[in-house]
Amino acid sequence: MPAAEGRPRTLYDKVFQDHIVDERLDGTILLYIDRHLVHEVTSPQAFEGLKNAGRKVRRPDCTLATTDHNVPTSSRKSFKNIESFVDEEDSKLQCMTLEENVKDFGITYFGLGDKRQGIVHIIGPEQGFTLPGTTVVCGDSHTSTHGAFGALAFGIGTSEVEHVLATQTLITKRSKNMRIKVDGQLTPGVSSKDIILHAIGKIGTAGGTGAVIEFCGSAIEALSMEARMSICNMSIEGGARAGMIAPDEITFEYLKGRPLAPQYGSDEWNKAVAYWKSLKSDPGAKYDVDVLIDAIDIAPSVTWGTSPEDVVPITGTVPDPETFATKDKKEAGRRMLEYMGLTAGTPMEDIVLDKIFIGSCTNARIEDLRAAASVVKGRKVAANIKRAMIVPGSGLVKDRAESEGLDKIFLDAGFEWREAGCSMCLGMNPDILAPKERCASTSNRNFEGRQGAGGRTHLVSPVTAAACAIVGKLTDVRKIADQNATPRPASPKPVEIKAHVDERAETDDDQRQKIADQPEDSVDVPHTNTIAPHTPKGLPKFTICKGIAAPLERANVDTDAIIPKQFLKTIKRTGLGSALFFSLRYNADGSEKPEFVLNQEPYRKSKILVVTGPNFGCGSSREHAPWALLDFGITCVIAPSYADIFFNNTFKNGMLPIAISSPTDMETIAVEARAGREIEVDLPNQVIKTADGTRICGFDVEEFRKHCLVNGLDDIGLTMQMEDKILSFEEKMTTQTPWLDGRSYLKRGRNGKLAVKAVPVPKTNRGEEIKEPLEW
Ligand SMILES: CC(C)[C@H](C(=O)O)[C@@H](O)C(=O)O
Ligand code: SF4
Repeated sequence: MPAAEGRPRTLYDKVFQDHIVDERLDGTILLYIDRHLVHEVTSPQAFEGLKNAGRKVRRPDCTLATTDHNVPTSSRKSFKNIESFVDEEDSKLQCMTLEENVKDFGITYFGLGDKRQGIVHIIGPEQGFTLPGTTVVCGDSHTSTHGAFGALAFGIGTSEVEHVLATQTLITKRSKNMRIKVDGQLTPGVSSKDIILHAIGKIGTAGGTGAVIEFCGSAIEALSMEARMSICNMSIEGGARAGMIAPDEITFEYLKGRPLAPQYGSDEWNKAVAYWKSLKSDPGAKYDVDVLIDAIDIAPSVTWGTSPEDVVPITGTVPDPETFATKDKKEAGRRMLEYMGLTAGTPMEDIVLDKIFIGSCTNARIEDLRAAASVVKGRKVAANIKRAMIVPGSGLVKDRAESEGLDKIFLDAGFEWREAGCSMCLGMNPDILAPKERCASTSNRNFEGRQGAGGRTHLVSPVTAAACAIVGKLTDVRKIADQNATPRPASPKPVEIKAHVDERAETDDDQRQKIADQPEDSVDVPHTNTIAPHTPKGLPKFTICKGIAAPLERANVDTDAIIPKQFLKTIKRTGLGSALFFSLRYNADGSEKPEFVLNQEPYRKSKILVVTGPNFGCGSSREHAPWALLDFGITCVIAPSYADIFFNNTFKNGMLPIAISSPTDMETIAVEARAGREIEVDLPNQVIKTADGTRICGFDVEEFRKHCLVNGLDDIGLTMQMEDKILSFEEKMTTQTPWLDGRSYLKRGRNGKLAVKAVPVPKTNRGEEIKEPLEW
């Protein structure tokens, strides 16, 4: 896996190696984190943990926060503060909690009154916060986006957010190297979104598990930074830990003049560029997995099912599950068609749509809006489309688009022109689909219920979404737009950073909002705020777990299915058990589905979950998934394989995920579970037994993780004991890569004020004084 000293190294090997603070014999690594992005959904419990333990944020200067998932995208003309602006109580509480935390911990924050607010993965690159060769994390799976700069960027769970806030490091291990090489020239109408959809269709949603994917080849090199970001963004949908692209002149050009990048032309800039130029894979570097794609084979692509791997060319038809390879796949395919309301053999272009969503961290940048506008210009949204929304990725993207007149093009055509946020990508705010509504969406996930309970999502590129809006059906953009809709290689000039503004664009979409149907996800959200808070005392020890094991006969179970978005609004870690597997477990009227395993005896008391299909816990990084399992009473999961972030998150909560690669062993365990018999998981001896003590099989677990579980250890406390090593790493960093110290940005004095003043902490955690106020 890792390249030994002196051997040719990949881009990933280089960036990873440069950030190692400490390495244990079992391969556990303490990795330094250069950049930490924070949003309101996955941070409250982390800050609460810090407060309970009396810990500080180690590097407020390397941390940037915004609010994006919960925020309404309606007009902000009369915006005064979050409290009066956000109606929904849980969303309001989550946003206000973030505002409180950024003040308490001195973190720079772009709130709704600031044009720099936007989707966390849009604002990082936009500000130059994301830089080549850095390690970037966020409590969000699409952190992979930032890999487009040659950064090692990946999503983490909330416990890891707390770990990074407290120590600026992360406990991790090396990933495998995977390469996806796309050579040749894209044909007209094909954009970077189609490249990544095509690639995921080829490798599958678990294809990148345990690996970091390097995207390369002439087709990738020709892309703009924004197009590259769309590709890396969706690496997580291919199961990868991260996606990376080697930085080049296009990258450097994009970074020039960005407020948080080293100042263009300065010594620091020149030094940084010299380093960035070394960030490419050495000739002869070895990859564990190699995938080759010819650009000519990529058509405008679209998903037909409920997993991002269910991809066909727009000219294709809905596949027939009866032709799928295995019994499980046939069954899953039938279920998907039923959910999607589709019949095998239907031409994709015959599928009639209800809504269009152009937005999300995948496709809400200025080039995406320009490309969509070029298709829409002079045309009208089809009469059958109930709602067509454009949601810019940030306030600055919105401003820029307005200065180019794009808003007018969209409004004239009948689109809504909204304010920045995640919006209908996952519908934590009021923008959602009603049951059975069908949407062409430029977002990244088509899971069941993703855009609203019962909603049906087809993932497409911005130009395809625009064409779909005009025709009212899934449409081949090449039929209605004669120009080459591929985003151009040239990156836009850096957006102008303006001072704090409260007044928003003039577009009055309030009226539109009234007439547009705004269904609610009808759920009874468990009240979680009365339950005891998480304390830093450590975790319950995990030694032997004996109990009923519930069989779950599914593959690719995503964390949206384990715990849907409406339950992510809690600011606590507890109380989610009743919402576990919500839509699989309950009917729309709240009654139980008797056929679901956890609604049956003896499985209501299960302590172990036995999942027969691979890739359990894929998709979002939400730690709410293990919290929900734990709250239900499940402390151990046994499955053939897991998605990386979910796997990490379980350990952080004192749970044990066991991967069983032998199908025979897996089946023996499943037989016990189906029979409703108890099984025993013995962690110290690493063995699984039947109720009467007969050995079924052994299992692997990393030494350090086992040690923490068996002893109930709080790994933040352990890491803090490595203070000397962290400090000397930081000293080296300040000397060798001074542009990574956030403090040096502050010294240069930035324009623009913070909407929420995050200035009361005059010292970094290292005890160094910050003389200038936190204004970039
Ligand atoms: C809320 C967050 C945990 C989640 C993620 O990690 O991806 C969200 O952004 C999503 O897209 O589902
Ligand atoms: S995937 Fe959607 S919800 Fe998640 S960060 Fe991106 S825009 Fe937001």
